[in-house]
Amino acid sequence: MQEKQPKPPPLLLSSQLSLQNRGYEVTLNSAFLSWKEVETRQKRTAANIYGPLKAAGSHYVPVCEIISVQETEEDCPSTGIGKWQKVPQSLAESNQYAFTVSYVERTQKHRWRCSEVTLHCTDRTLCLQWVQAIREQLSLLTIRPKRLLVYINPYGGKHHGKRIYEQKVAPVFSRASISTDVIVTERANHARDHLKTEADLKKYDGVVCVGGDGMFSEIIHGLISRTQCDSGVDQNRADETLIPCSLRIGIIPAGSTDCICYATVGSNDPVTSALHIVVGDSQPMDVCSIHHNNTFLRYSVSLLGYGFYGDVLTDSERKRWMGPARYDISGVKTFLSHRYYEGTISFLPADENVGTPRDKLQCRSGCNICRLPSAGKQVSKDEESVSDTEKKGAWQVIRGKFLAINAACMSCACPRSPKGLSPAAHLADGTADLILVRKCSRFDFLRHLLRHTNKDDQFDHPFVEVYRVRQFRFTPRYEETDSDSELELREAEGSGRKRFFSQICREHPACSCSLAHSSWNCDGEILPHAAIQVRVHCQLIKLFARGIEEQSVFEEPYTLSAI
Ligand SMILES: Nc1ncnc2c1ncn2[C@@H]1O[C@H](COP(=O)(O)OP(=O)(O)OP(=O)(O)O)[C@@H](O)[C@H]1O
Ligand SMILES: CCCCCCCCCCCCC/C=C/[C@@H](O)[C@H](CO)NC(=O)CCCCC
Ligand SMILES: [Ca+2]
Repeated sequence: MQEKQPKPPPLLLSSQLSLQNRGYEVTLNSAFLSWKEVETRQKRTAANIYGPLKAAGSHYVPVCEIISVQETEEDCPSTGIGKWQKVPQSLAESNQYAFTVSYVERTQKHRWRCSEVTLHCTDRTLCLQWVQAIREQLSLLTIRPKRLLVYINPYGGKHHGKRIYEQKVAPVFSRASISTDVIVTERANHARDHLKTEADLKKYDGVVCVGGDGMFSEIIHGLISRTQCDSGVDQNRADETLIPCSLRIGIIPAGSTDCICYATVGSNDPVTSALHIVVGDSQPMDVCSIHHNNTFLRYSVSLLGYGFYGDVLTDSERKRWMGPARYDISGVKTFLSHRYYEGTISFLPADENVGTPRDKLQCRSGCNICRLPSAGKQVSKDEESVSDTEKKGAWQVIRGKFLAINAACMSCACPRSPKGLSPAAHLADGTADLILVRKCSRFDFLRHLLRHTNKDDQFDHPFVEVYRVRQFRFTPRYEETDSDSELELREAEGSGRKRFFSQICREHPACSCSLAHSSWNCDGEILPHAAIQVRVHCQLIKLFARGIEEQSVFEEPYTLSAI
């Protein structure tokens, strides 16, 4: 049986215009602007659904990916002097009126570029009619931001933040008629404090952060705290349901790792990020809250790492002057020191309907797992949508000696590790992946680390365990009291896991390593306490992003009859 094709939206405008002295049939409907060569009426065969679809002389640009349209002043070279000057009215020939449409074009490696097409008309009325019709369609896209508050960290990454913004981003915003208030930060936490107490947030449709993961962390701390404060929610209470932030956040990558940008867009390219802001993309994101004894410490969206990543960060902070290279030097140094730490992790596993960290399917644009009712409620779903099994509080307890304890709320993909710390973690499912790397030989640990940089499975080692969790607690051995151990033993007995627990104890008797101290690396900041409670808050914030697009959006042919 033949599949019924969806009816195309009604035509709004259609004319014969010219492009580079060739005749084109140009049409506009509420979904697409298209131009097709008149002379060669080739068969519509194949093209991409997004970007200018090119099917034998045909180009299709989704209206939602048009950046702007303007009337073009036609110039031509004057004879002899090699300069360009405006065409005088008297020399006007046909097709002297033109308008230029700027639109998103996809290039390599998930990058977007701003492309242009200039279409020529025989009379000015027609030209203005086209400009007006396209502008009308753009004005219906109410998800697009009009006014943004921009914070620039001039000292992030290689200290290029200001230049990146001025040269690559500001021109894109101005072309899209977005107005901005720009603040170049003067100290650490300037942006956080301004957002928390001073900024008049009602004036803006979003906040933009120019910098790295640390700068992004400042922005979310400012916004989340402000939102809770305005709603009378006490962040110090670990069991509070937090209120989601309404303003979207855009990240212009200008840091050392840029993991949050890379994992939500697929590249760390400033122009791509600026274009995702312009088209008004929206990507919800989970946030972990971290408490110590009912005192709020910090929020985390990427990596929470104790042991290896905590030690890398502690060492690298002393080498900030080196820029991004500090992580490589400290990484090698920390690897060679091969320290391990003893402690107890207890966690509340997530239901299996949200998948597992060993899934082969990754979180991509429009991800089904993040849209599941049990995984993606817009409001904090902590109470309402957690399943009965989870509610029964089936906490699990693991004690041991670890080289690294990592929690990843999302994949943490970055240029250093293109698939990330936990390749199957989801951006907005209300869970984090907890990765336990037990004490092993240097050689084995190196094999595990190197697998972060290639296609091999970094969890496929007997000394690595990975769990998808909603909450977890960690207590280092040196802070454990006898009553902690007894309580955990009783919890484990209660859930019928006595044998498993005592087996761990026999295999890992107390030894000198129990006194070793590490710190938590929380999105690139050191936490002041090692004993922490962590809880994932589903979709607490929103970014101007859409998740990583499937490669097929860039490459695979698409039948135009479906448009
Ligand atoms: N004007 C400023 N002077 C000094 N520090 C600042 C200033 N503005 C912001 N910061 C701080 O600089 C720290 C690092 O910034 P950022 O995250 O932009 O770059 P990075 O550390 O190089 O990159 P990444 O976090 O991706 O590794 C942040 O923790 C932020 O609080
Ligand atoms: C000896 C060989 C070592 C090879 C190791 C390769 C593994 C790379 C995995 C990278 C995971 C990055 C997770 C993101 C963390 C960010 O929140 C944080 C702030 O920007 N960056 C770091 O802590 C910087 C962390 C940098 C670690 C090297
Ligand atoms: Ca998640």
